[in-house]
Amino acid sequence: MSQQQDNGAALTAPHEPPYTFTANQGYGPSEATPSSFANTNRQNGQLALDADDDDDLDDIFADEDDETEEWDPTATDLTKNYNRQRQLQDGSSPAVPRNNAQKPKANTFASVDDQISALSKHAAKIRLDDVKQGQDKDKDKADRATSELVLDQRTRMILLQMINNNVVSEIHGAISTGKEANVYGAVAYTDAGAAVQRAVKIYKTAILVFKDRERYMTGEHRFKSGPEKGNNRKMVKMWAEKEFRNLHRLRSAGIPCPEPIKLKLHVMVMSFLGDRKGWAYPRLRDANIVGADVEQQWRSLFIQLVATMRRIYQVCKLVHADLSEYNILYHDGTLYIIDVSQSVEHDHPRSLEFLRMDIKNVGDYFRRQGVDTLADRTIFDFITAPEGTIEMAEMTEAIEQLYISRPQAATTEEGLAELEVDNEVFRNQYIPQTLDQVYDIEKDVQRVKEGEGQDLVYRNLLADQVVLPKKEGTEEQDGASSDDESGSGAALDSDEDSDDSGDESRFEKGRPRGRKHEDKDEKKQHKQAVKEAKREKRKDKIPKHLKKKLVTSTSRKKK
Ligand SMILES: Nc1ncnc2c1ncn2[C@@H]1O[C@H](COP(=O)(O)OP(=O)(O)OP(=O)(O)O)[C@@H](O)[C@H]1O
Ligand SMILES: [Mg+2]
Repeated sequence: MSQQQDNGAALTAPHEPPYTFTANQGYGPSEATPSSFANTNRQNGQLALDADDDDDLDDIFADEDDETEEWDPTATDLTKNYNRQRQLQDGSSPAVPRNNAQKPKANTFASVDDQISALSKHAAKIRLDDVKQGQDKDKDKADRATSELVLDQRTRMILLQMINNNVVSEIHGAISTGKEANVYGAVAYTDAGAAVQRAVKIYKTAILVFKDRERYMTGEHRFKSGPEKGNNRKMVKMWAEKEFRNLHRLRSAGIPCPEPIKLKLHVMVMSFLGDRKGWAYPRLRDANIVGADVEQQWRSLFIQLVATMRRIYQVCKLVHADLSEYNILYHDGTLYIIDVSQSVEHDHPRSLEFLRMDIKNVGDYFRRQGVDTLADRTIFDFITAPEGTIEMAEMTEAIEQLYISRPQAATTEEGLAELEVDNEVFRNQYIPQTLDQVYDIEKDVQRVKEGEGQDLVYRNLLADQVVLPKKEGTEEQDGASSDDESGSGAALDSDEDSDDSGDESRFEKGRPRGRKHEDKDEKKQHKQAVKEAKREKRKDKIPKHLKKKLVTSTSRKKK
């Protein structure tokens, strides 16, 4: 920070590093400003590369971020952009075309390049080619190609700066390379010289993946302005920010996950989930669970995960939205939640749909491992019930209670079949998220009054928990057997309020399409009534031929 203050002029210079590097002495203030930069407007640049303050990068790219053109991470347009920015700023070329196809021959004005060369002593510390994780060995070559792609100038600069600031000291091989992001292993050396493993996630700005992402962004209040169509870098930055914030929330709620350490544009540094040698914990999918009680271990993991999901929902107010065996790491009986960039808040119009999808993915996976799982609907109710415990140990107990209180265990063929049917019905059910989406409020109120509120898909989502216990032998939704989970909410909290039966704030939405039939009946009745009225009218009607006669006779008389 002091460097920046001491070196006020350099603070705002967009094209020069505020210091120079001297061997064995480290970084000191710049001695001379290259003449080519001398008349540059320094108001907006804020390119100072300060050891303590690295907020500058956002500003370096701020002008570019306002552009709407697509950005190709493989293109070397950065220099071109900077030349253009510079010309625009010093007024030498007010009408520079936006897409100047001509590539500059040398990086004369490229501040990023300058900064990169200023930090070149760190260059050797970025060794992305070391693909060291066994899991990925089979696709070594492709991975390397991808890791090259992801490291454009911009990213390289961010990494160098992070090294300079000792957020990380070295960046090694790819732990994972994917469609949306690459994750690299890194090491940070503490002052005491100890090595701490870190993970660096670099989001890709390639175009294809954005289509997928939009559905997670649109509609959530944190992204009110909506995704920035056509500006990939801005989008990807938002995406990274989202993951960073979501990880914070998870950590604050005590959920095992990486600790977010540093975020810079599309690069996020987090704590490393793995051993000291830099081997990452396996994904749940690859977890090698052994021992005499393997079955029991799998069952406990399932219960642990359901409880974690409830905690994420109730404490973090989030739905993961991409939860599966691929986004959970396993170590020593603990499940670590990762990849929360697409997680949404409750106010996202599709959050419940995402939750239902997560439950399905998790359930499917554990069933494949031979775990006797609970019905999706039971889990959904458990997660969304606002009353009841959010403490892990107590939640475990509550889940055990759900097993006890279910009508039929999914261990027999019959039980499994029933579970499948119920899951199928549940997965196809329409879930209203807000009262606006409730199809027929009057009818719902009526049903709640009749004590059928327990069947509500969304009975846990409204403010008042005033659903009467379901009556014996009530009609089932869509003809399916769905009475099995009527006690699921109660298992969370035995003294569930159910005295305020007349409250209209509870609306049942058990049969969303049911109203159609009722409408038909009403319409039929209405039609019938209209027909009858018309018939009555017709009785007094003068037949056409008589009417004609009358008209002509009267007109004749007038004559
Ligand atoms: N903090 C971490 N510590 C150790 N390994 C990690 C960490 N974060 C991620 N990984 C590894 O990197 C992989 C990919 O991470 P993540 O799921 O966050 O990326 P992603 O968004 O799914 O990327 P893509 O969708 O492009 O594959 C994970 O499966 C895990 O193996
Ligand atoms: Mg993932």
